[in-house]
Amino acid sequence: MADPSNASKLVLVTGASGGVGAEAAKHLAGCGYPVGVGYCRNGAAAQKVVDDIRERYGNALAVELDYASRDSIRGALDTLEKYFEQPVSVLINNGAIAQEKPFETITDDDWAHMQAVNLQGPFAASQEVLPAMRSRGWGRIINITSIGGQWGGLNQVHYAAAKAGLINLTRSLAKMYSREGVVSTAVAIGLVATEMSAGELQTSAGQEKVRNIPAGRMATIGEIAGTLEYLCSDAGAYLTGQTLNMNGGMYLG
Ligand SMILES: NC(=O)c1ccc[n+]([C@@H]2O[C@H](COP(=O)([O-])OP(=O)(O)OC[C@H]3O[C@@H](n4cnc5c(N)ncnc54)[C@H](O)[C@@H]3O)[C@@H](O)[C@H]2O)c1
Ligand SMILES: CC(C)C1=CC=C(C(=O)O)[C@@H](O)[C@H]1O
Repeated sequence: MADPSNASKLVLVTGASGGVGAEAAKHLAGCGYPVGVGYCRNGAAAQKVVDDIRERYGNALAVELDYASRDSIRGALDTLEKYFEQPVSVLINNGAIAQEKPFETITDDDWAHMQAVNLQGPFAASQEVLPAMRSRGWGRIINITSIGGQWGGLNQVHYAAAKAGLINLTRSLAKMYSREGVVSTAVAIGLVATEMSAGELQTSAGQEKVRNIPAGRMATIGEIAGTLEYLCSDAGAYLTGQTLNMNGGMYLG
C-alpha cells in the first residue's frame, strides 16, 4: 500500500528494463516511492515500465545508466535529481551481466568487464549517491547479489567473484555509514526465471538445480520485490550489513 511519506524518497533501480529490476521498480512505485528506472540498452522496455507505473501508481522516469562508465552514472543521477527535484534516497544496485563459460577460457578482458559492470559499477554508484544520503541522514543502498557469490562459481567464476565482492562492499558500507542513517544490505538470489537465467534453465543441469531447491521451486520476481520493500522501509533500518538469502533453502550459510 502507498505510504505518503515515501514520496520524499526517490528510488533508483538500475537494470530495470526487465526481470527483477522492472518488478522492483513497479512494486516500489506502488508503495508510493517516485522511481528512476535505469536501463543500459533497452530504452523502449524501460519506457514501458515507466508508462505502466504512471498509469497505475505515480511518477517514474527512465534514465540510461551504464555501470561501465562513471560519467553515465553521474549523468543518470543528475537527470533524476533535476526531474524529481530531490536526490536519490534509495539505490538498488540490480543491473548486472552474466557470462557462462568454463574457467579455463575466461580471458582477462572477460574478467575485467565482469568486475567493471557487476562490482565497480555498484561501487561508483554508491559513492555518487552517498553525499546526499549522508547530508539528509537517511539512505538505503541495496545490492542484488547471487548465491554464486556465496558458494562459489562453476560455470561463471568471474560472475561469482564479482558478486562475492558486492557482499563485502555491502558490509563495508554498513560499517562506515549506518550510524548516519545510511543502511546497506544485500539480497542474494538463488534462482529466478528471467532473461539472465533463461539459458541455464534450458540445460539439464539447470533443471536438476531447480529440482534440488528445498522450497521445490524458483523465487518469483514478486517475492524479491517484497523483500526490497521491507529493506527500503523504516522497519528495515536495523538490518544493516546483512545479506538476505532469497534462495528457497539452496544455501543456508
Ligand atoms: N536470474 C537469476 O536466477 C539470478 C540469480 C542470482 C542473482 N541474480 C541477480 O539479479 C539481478 C537482476 O537480474 P535478472 O535476473 O533480473 O536478469 P536480467 O538480465 O533481466 O537483468 C539484468 C539487468 O542488468 C542490465 N545491465 C546489463 N549491463 C548493464 C550495465 N553495464 N549497466 C547497468 N545495467 C546493466 C540489463 O540490461 C538488465 O536489465 C542481477 O544483479 C543478477 O545478477 C539473478
Ligand atoms: C545466476 C546464478 C544463480 C548462477 C551463478 C553462478 C553459476 C556458476 O556456475 O558459476 C551458475 O551456475 C548460476 O546458477
